[in-house]
Amino acid sequence: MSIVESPTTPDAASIDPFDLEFLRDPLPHHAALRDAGPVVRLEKYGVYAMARYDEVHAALVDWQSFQSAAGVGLSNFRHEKPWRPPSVLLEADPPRHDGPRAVVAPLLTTRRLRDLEQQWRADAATVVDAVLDRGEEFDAVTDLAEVFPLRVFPDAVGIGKEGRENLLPYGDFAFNAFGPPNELVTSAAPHMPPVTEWIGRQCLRENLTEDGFGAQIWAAADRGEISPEHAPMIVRSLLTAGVDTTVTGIAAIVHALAHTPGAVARLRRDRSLTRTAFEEAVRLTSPVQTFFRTATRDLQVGGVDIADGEKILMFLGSANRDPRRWEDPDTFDLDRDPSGHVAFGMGIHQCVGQHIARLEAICVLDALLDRIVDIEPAAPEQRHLNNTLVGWEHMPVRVHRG
Ligand code: HEM
Ligand SMILES: CCOc1cccc(C(=O)O)c1
Repeated sequence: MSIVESPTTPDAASIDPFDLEFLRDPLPHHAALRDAGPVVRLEKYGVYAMARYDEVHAALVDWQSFQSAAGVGLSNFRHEKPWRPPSVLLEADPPRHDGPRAVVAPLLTTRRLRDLEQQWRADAATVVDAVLDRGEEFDAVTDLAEVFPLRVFPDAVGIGKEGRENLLPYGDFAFNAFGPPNELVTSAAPHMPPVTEWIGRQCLRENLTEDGFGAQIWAAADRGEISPEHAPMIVRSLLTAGVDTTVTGIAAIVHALAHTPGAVARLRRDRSLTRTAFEEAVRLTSPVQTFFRTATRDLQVGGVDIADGEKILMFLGSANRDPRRWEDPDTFDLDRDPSGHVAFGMGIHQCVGQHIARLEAICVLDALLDRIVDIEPAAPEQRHLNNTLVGWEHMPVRVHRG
């Protein structure tokens, strides 16, 4: 397949990836950025954009040249004060990153999640039954994708029952805060102090149940595997990263099924494809669209000079639809091998919660496949705008129960 390479697509340099029109429909802008070259300097923010798979993948796995400790948002921690204390996972490089990662990763493996799977499958059945009891039309976002993660994940972390309605707005703000102080940030900021205070309280040992991920992180501090002041910060990481993302992950698989005739029937015939279906869904609709890195030395990428300290914006969602890497990239294809997608990142910061995300989505997917023979859009969907995430406010669907 011949890819049109234009030395520079004049309008690519003027693209604003945090403009609301861009966020409403990023795909044409991704194509313009990919076609403009391997690296494009975005004039508005003075940052470098990488929208092709090869360059994004290469930056993700080269943490020595593309660091996270100066922040993975637009703000450069070398010159600016972070809005909250930096994450000891997401916004840390080795060696600071190593201890927290070595503590959290073993807690969230597929083997460790097996204890949760039985309960989560029962919860998914309860949630889907409740939705379908109300009829064959429902909103896949407000009735399902937002309901299931909030039913299972806070309990798995071990936080209190009160105030959980703060989780989605907090995550939404945190992901918006990786972008510039546009209206998505400024409209939410005045409401955040009590929410941020609530999140901080949930991370304290005395407010965590003794059987959740939170308590296990504090126990690692008791064993000297992490410093005590890092324990609440690591719990905060799970609460920040672990809700809004999975809402989109679940909505993305429902969206793919509703827009791909025959997919439900195929999956009902062959349940071994459900994992592939989830991976393909997050390749196609990557919940986390972008993250920044900061150059740790003078670099040259694709013939473009990037000076030490410059910010680089990696377009994960665009990389996952790059025709240079994926055949027919915009199609949800159950016969594709989606491995290698960067929806969860890659390398030392690759999503530590991906098995949680996968398990949540598979539990909901299987509960649906047990009960419906088809699904289709029932009305136009409504996007949710965020500087970093893609998602939906509403996704009306109609199911057929056979
Ligand atoms: C579909 C759902 C999810 C998606 C698409 C997603 C995506 C990502 C991505 C792209 C990264 C890499 C960040 C980077 O390279 O800078 C990441 C890291 C991370 N994710 Fe996820 N995530 C999801 C769910 C979760 C869940 C459920 C949790 C918590 C249980 C979680 C916790 C984290 C944490 C703590 C990091 C930082 C890891 C590190 O820096 O070592 N994520 N995630
Ligand atoms: C999904 C990316 O992972 C994140 C996102 C936001 C915060 C954190 C953290 O480590 O605090 C991690």
